[in-house]
Amino acid sequence: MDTIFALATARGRAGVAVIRLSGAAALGASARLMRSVPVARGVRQLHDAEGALLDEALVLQFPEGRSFTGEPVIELHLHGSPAVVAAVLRVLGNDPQLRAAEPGEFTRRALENGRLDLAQVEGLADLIDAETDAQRRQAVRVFSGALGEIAESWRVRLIRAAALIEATIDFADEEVPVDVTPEVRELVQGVRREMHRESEGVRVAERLRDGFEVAIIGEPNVGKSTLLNRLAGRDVAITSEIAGTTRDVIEVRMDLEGLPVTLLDTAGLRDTDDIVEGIGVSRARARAEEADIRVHMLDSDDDIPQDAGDSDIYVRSKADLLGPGVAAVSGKTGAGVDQLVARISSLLQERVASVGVAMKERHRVAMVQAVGYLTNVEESLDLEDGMADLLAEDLRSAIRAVDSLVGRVDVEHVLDEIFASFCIGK
Ligand SMILES: Nc1nc2c(c(=O)[nH]1)N(C=O)[C@@H](CNc1ccc(C(=O)N[C@@H](CCC(=O)O)C(=O)O)cc1)CN2
Ligand SMILES: Nc1nc2c(ncn2[C@@H]2O[C@H](COP(=O)(O)OP(=O)(O)OP(=O)(O)O)[C@@H](O)[C@H]2O)c(=O)[nH]1
Ligand SMILES: [Mg+2]
Repeated sequence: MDTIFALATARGRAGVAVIRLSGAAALGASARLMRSVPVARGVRQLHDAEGALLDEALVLQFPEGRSFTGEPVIELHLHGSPAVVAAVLRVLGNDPQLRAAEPGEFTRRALENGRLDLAQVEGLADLIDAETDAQRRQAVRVFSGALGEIAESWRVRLIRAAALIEATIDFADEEVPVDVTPEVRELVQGVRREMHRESEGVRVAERLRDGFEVAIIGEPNVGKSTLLNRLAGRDVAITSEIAGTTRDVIEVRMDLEGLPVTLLDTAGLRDTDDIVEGIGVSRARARAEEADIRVHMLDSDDDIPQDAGDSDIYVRSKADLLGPGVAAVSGKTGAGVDQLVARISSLLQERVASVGVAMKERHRVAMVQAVGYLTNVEESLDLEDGMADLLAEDLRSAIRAVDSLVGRVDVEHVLDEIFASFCIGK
């Protein structure tokens, strides 16, 4: 196994920059830099091969089996200037015993050495990418191994069910002492329900990671773009008193009370002979349909629907022109905007509450597969005799699907995809 190195911290000027080395040759390489044997922790002068001073660094040593990767690790905590980092990386690059790490390679080694399971690796990737607080909370829960714990409990129960079934096969010619069907059914049903619930949460979890879409729609000139600008806190969209100003869908990404949200401003909805505006209107309709939430802006003379459901919010526009006491928003003055934001965020929070610890399409697919096998098992249990072999086979398939969640079974084919999204140095 090669010894690898990479800058672990972000590029650019900083107080401190950390370069990590992992592998058998890490200690030797650091000894050459320091011109002394590494200790557990010490401040040392680092030199290049010609003996020129590079920096005075804090050097940490993590022995094999007691490091992030599980391999011997050296961390060089440097003064965080681009020039210091470049000089040290150059010297390390000239060391024939080392090579630069690929994206995610430290984490891949942590996985290979059993320091993390596959779901934790996915959680770690999301944790590093987290921009909002809700994203951080979700990712850190997965990283801490929550999916692994649930998968383990599913596994234990399904193995118990399989053992009960196998016992009836072994005793096929004899009198089976007790009827195992009720216990098997209870185990399988319990696991299937929990899994189903988890898989339902995945779609929302994906939104939590990639952002919810909130579309602002309504007739021309009601003030959609003015509201967007107010919510974004800057002048993103052109506004004017001319109906039909907005034509393209304008997207603004923002952090809405901790939730990642992409706001969409759209063309005013109306029948039009203008070809370009017409294209804008059909785009507006299509995107609004796909959106998680639609904010319908209404004129003072439109009726507000009573039963709005949980994906549609109706608001009257231009509150400042309506006089007091009318529930409305004004992008111009900001009136009612806080209430609108609170309403959007509470609708989204309701959905977020359904998120469990599974969060990837990969998890959903594995759980749906397992649920399929378990449904077969439950159906077969209702039938008479002779099905034990098939039952056991379906249970084993369900267990394999559960194991794939945390990478207990061969998952080589998903690794490249997962690690492709990592940054170098992680
Ligand atoms: N400087 C530094 N900070 C970091 C990391 C790192 O690699 N280096 N991490 C990287 O993601 C995270 C922390 N994760 C880590 C997980 C395990 C070990 C580790 O060496 N564990 C050993 C020894 C622990 C100890 O000495 O107390 C072990 O568990 O046996 C280090 C970091 C965030 N902060
Ligand atoms: N008094 C008042 N005028 C507003 C308010 N919001 C927008 N306006 C005005 O209404 C006109 C239309 O505003 P826009 O934000 O461009 O309306 P829009 O819904 O995006 O219009 P289209 O892009 O054509 O569909 C502009 O002249 C705005 O200044 C408001 O809250 N109060
Ligand atoms: Mg507009």
